[in-house]
Amino acid sequence: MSESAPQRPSGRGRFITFEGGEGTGKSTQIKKLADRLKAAKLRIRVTREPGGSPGAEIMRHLVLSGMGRLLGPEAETLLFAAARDDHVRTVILPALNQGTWVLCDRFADSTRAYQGSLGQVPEGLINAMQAGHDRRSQAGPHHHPRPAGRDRPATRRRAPGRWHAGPVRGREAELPPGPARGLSQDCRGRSRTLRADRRQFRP
Ligand SMILES: Nc1ncnc2c1ncn2[C@@H]1O[C@H](COP(=O)(O)OP(=O)(O)O)[C@@H](O)[C@H]1O
Ligand SMILES: Cc1cn([C@H]2C[C@H](O)[C@@H](COP(=O)(O)OP(=O)(O)O)O2)c(=O)[nH]c1=O
Repeated sequence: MSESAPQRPSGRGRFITFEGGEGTGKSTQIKKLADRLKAAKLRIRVTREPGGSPGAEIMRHLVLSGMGRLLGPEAETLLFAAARDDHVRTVILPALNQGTWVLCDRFADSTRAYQGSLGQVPEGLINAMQAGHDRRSQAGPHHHPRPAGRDRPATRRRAPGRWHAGPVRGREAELPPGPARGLSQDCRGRSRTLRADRRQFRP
């Protein structure tokens, strides 16, 4: 993060998402950045996923209750999509259109890591879901280039009995190919991401 104060944007606000495994310091860094932006006289809105709007908070209870596990990873991904749609339409876009900077605790990269990389939901479904949000936001596409060799055919099946990722609060340590690793691999080589090492980004 730059040490100089951010410039006041003209027109639209900026959308900044914080991604990482559980307890990696996302909320801590959001608070720090929010304080800096407020000091620079920028309007900010802090929000989170799943949730962030009244409708999406109801969906949050559903997905974090483990209901997604009963339905299966594809259906669970659609629950996340429905929650995100409400959040984007009713909170994020109106704020950005008013020039507010939006800081969001988790967003689309969590879906790619938890449902995509871990749950093995076909990339095509996740891309289609993201394309819908991009279309509605008219903010230009969110680019999600994937490192070479990580693309999967949409038809690939999960091995029987394979662990279904989903929202797994408190269980990341049990997982060999953890979501945090998926997130960190996913962000490599992307110009839109900044990788933050918690040793450098203290509370
Ligand atoms: N850079 C850091 N180094 C060490 N501990 C940290 C760091 N950032 C946050 N913490 C601590 O780790 C815990 C989880 O941080 P939190 O910001 O709530 O994570 P998250 O929002 O990703 O779940 C908190 O107790 C916090 O004080
Ligand atoms: C946004 C999102 C979250 N999740 C998961 C990640 C977390 O396990 C859970 C959200 O829990 P939460 O308590 O908000 O996260 P954290 O512990 O990092 O503060 O939902 C998905 O599986 N897919 C998604 O698209």
